[in-house]
Amino acid sequence: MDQMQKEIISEMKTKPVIDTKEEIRKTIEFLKGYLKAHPFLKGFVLGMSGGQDSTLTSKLAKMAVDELNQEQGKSVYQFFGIRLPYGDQMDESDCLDAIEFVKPDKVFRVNIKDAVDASVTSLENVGVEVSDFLKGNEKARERMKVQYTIAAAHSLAVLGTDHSAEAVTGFYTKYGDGACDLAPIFRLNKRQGKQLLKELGCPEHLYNKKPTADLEDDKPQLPDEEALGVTYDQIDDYLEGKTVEEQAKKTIETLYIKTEHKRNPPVNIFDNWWK
Ligand SMILES: NC(=O)c1ccc[n+]([C@@H]2O[C@H](COP(=O)([O-])OP(=O)(O)OC[C@H]3O[C@@H](n4cnc5c(N)ncnc54)[C@H](O)[C@@H]3O)[C@@H](O)[C@H]2O)c1
Ligand SMILES: Nc1ncnc2c1ncn2[C@@H]1O[C@H](COP(=O)(O)O)[C@@H](O)[C@H]1O
Ligand SMILES: O=P(O)(O)OP(=O)(O)O
Ligand SMILES: [Mg+2]
Repeated sequence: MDQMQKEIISEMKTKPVIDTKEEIRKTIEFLKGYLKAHPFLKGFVLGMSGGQDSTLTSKLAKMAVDELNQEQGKSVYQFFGIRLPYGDQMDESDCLDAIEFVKPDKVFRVNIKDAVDASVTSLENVGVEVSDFLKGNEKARERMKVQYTIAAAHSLAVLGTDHSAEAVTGFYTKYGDGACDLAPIFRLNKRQGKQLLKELGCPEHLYNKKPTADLEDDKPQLPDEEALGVTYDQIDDYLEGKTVEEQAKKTIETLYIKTEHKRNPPVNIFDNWWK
């Protein structure tokens, strides 16, 4: 392994092998500890897409609030799962299965279509051309806005689903799905996330599903791996310190460098990382 791969792995905090039960426990304790340290907060909110990452993060959040309520002998804490389709959701049944598996304390369904379309129209009215790709990022940002408003209305913290296979490639919309208060599954790669879901008894079709950001109207359900030009197996191997094909290594490292700005707070004059 060369120095660059070592440094990236160290930043992404990925372990080559995990103890699945220990990682589940660690995440739950982290979420409980955060709520206990911040009495203003009464739980968590997260957009549930029916995909692997939000199903895992939601399940762990629900387990955390349930444990806290049980320990304190009262129902103080809640997990809210938010459905955020743009119009109709093609994988509607997966989303319903994820909700059935997690059993959030509350489920809201907010259709983001009107808000996104209105925003695109406002921009186009002043001559800004909004490509289908840019509209995709508008969807991700609208979803985040909805979650923050619900969080503020109910004293909840917004969870994020960023994990290390996504973080390393910067495969998220800056201040869209990349924005959150806590990122409980950061450190895990994609296959380790699957391992946790399996251990938690998740229906297999949810964790074996093809990952998709599903942001583009013109390319519905576009697999992440097609958009990225590298497979999750290759990214996971890279993060576990294994040797991957030269082309895959180059793609991962190019994406890593290009998206460094997303993994840092807004740049100010005291920052040097970009030089
Ligand atoms: N939009 C979609 O339809 C869609 C679909 C599938 C996947 N994705 C993924 O979502 C992600 C979002 O796309 P994106 O990364 O183009 O948009 P983004 O909005 O997340 O990031 C781009 C923005 O970051 C800022 N920026 C860029 N380089 C910078 C730098 N060096 N320093 C500081 N700021 C900088 C600029 O404001 C720029 O507009 C991508 O990984 C993409 O592949 C998007
Ligand atoms: N359709 C959706 N409903 C609710 N929440 C969603 C939806 N699509 C995406 N999300 C949220 O965004 C993150 C990131 O999704 P990626 O597939 O990784 O791009 C997802 O975990 C949900 O929290
Ligand atoms: O973030 P999610 O839940 O949509 O998972 P995936 O990235 O696998 O689509
Ligand atoms: Mg998804």
